[in-house]
Amino acid sequence: MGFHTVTVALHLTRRFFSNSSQCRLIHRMDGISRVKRVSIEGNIAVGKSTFAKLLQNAGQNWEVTPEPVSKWQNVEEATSQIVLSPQQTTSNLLQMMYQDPKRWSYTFQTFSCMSRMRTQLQPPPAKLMQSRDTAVQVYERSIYSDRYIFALNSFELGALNSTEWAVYQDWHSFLVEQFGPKVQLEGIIYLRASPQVCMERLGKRGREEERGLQLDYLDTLHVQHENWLINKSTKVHFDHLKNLPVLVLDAGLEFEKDPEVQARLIKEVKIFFHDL
Ligand SMILES: Nc1ncnc2c1ncn2[C@@H]1O[C@H](COP(=O)(O)OP(=O)(O)OP(=O)(O)O)[C@@H](O)[C@H]1O
Ligand SMILES: Nc1nc(=O)c2ncn([C@H]3C[C@H](O)[C@@H](CO)O3)c2[nH]1
Repeated sequence: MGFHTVTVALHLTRRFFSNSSQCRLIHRMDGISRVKRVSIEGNIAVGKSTFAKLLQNAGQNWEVTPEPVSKWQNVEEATSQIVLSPQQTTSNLLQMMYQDPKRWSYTFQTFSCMSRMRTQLQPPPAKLMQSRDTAVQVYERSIYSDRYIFALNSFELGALNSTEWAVYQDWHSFLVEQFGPKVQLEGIIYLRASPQVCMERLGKRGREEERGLQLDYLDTLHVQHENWLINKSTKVHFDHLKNLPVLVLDAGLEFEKDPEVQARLIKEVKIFFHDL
């Protein structure tokens, strides 16, 4: 059967199979589904971006998409097609959320989740689709950490009230179910380090918006990561998340300038990707 015949067959089959498990079967047969999707998760400043760059340089068949922080720091530019004049001010939603969490957390979570949803819905680059080896699309965080780490934490800390939390969960579940396999992951890399280490790195990085962040906040986020990815005690609402493979890496190691540690980590990642 030629390529064209396969494409036509897939197209026709898609028209007849509309429920999500049938769709997943069909989706797995085309080019997109051969590309594995993995998110890097971890506490603030644990080193996700640093590790992501390491991955990007290590694997020809790996593509890393960074977290869209600059969009959150500059809402108007991220959402409009026109270039703003120098007189027009822009909103830094990240800063607004940290300065007044009760007022801005719900707005922040809608915007962060929407930007992550867009990222996860983008088709993989052609080089990954054409790859013969294990091709992997890596995301820095995901629509799942948006909910099961940050939004949940904000609710537990009182920054989201119960109405906002209920509304967030309702549209989050609806969208994940509607998009189905298109937003599913095949694995997670959890960069794990103590909140104290993250606090030191956060200070070293010196991002303006995070100046007021306290160790207590990183402690709460650490517990959320541990509950979701290690203890598995967080209640998740999507079947595919329940048995998702998780690679736990010791991010407390000073890998940034140590090629030996880097090589060891990359080797672990390669095995993990291969087995997905
Ligand atoms: N393994 C490491 N050892 C020592 N320093 C590190 C390590 N990884 C990252 N750093 C440093 O820690 C700081 C934070 O790293 P990075 O920006 O990669 O964190 P992040 O997890 O992406 O942060 P965020 O949660 O805000 O997205 C940076 O200054 C970086 O140089
Ligand atoms: N409240 C909240 N919800 C999120 O979904 C979320 N995702 C990231 N962040 C914060 C952490 C870093 O300061 C900075 C960059 O990761 O943005 C978030 N904060």
